[in-house]
Amino acid sequence: MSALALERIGHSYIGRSVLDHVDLSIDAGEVAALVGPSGCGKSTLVHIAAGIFEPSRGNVRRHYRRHAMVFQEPRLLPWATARDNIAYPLRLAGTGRRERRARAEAAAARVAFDAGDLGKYPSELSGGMRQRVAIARALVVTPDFVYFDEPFTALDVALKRRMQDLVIAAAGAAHFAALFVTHDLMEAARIANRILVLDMHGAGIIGERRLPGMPGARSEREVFDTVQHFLHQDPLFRHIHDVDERQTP
Ligand SMILES: Nc1ncnc2c1ncn2[C@@H]1O[C@H](COP(=O)(O)OP(=O)(O)OP(=O)(O)O)[C@@H](O)[C@H]1O
Repeated sequence: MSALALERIGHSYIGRSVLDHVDLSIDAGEVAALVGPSGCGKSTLVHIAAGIFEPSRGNVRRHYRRHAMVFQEPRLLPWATARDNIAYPLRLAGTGRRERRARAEAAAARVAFDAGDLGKYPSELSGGMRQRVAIARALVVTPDFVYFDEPFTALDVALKRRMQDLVIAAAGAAHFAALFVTHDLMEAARIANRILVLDMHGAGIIGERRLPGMPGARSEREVFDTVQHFLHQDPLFRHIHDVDERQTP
């Protein structure tokens, strides 16, 4: 059974069409990476899937229980500590103070956020720590579906790698499904079960590739070879060139 199904989605911004006839389906527990060149509508599609925007055309069917989102910018409340930021969705849901605290601390531990830093404010945290807080805030509600919209694009290569490992581990442990937008094929090949390619003008998913093995069990060499194959021998990826060459093993 699919956790999410998008049917013939179309969208226009002030009369300009950016998405047309997009169909996709993601299974429960599956991590799907959505790739495509800059401006092709990936972010718009994720916002539609998550119910933040209403699509101009088509249907969104959500069969999951609860979702969370992680964006490129952590979007933390500047006046709240890391602990209170992580616990914020629980506060909105009316969860009691003691339980909020315990669950926020457990979520922080899951993303390897140091308990000693939970009392700090966002301005006192590094970019990587802020993004850990954002992921912990997503995980604290125990979602069975997570939307990631280029969450690690602004991070340096080593940190990006650690954050990807963290998402792989969290998805493996909590069995959530995910739609993960990225323009980095190495990232997609590392974290996903399946890669979906959006047309460069948003006119539908032009193809998909299932990745061998499980995320987390693939060696760096396998990931690299898979991406090289996609880039040099697979016509599906011919319009995607934005790969970080520094990640060559
Ligand atoms: N609020 C908006 N109003 C008008 N046009 C918009 C708006 N948001 C996005 N667009 C346009 O819609 C198109 C798709 O944007 P979107 O951000 O969905 O693409 P993307 O594939 O996520 O791009 P990127 O990889 O650069 O983040 C772009 O041409 C963008 O300029």
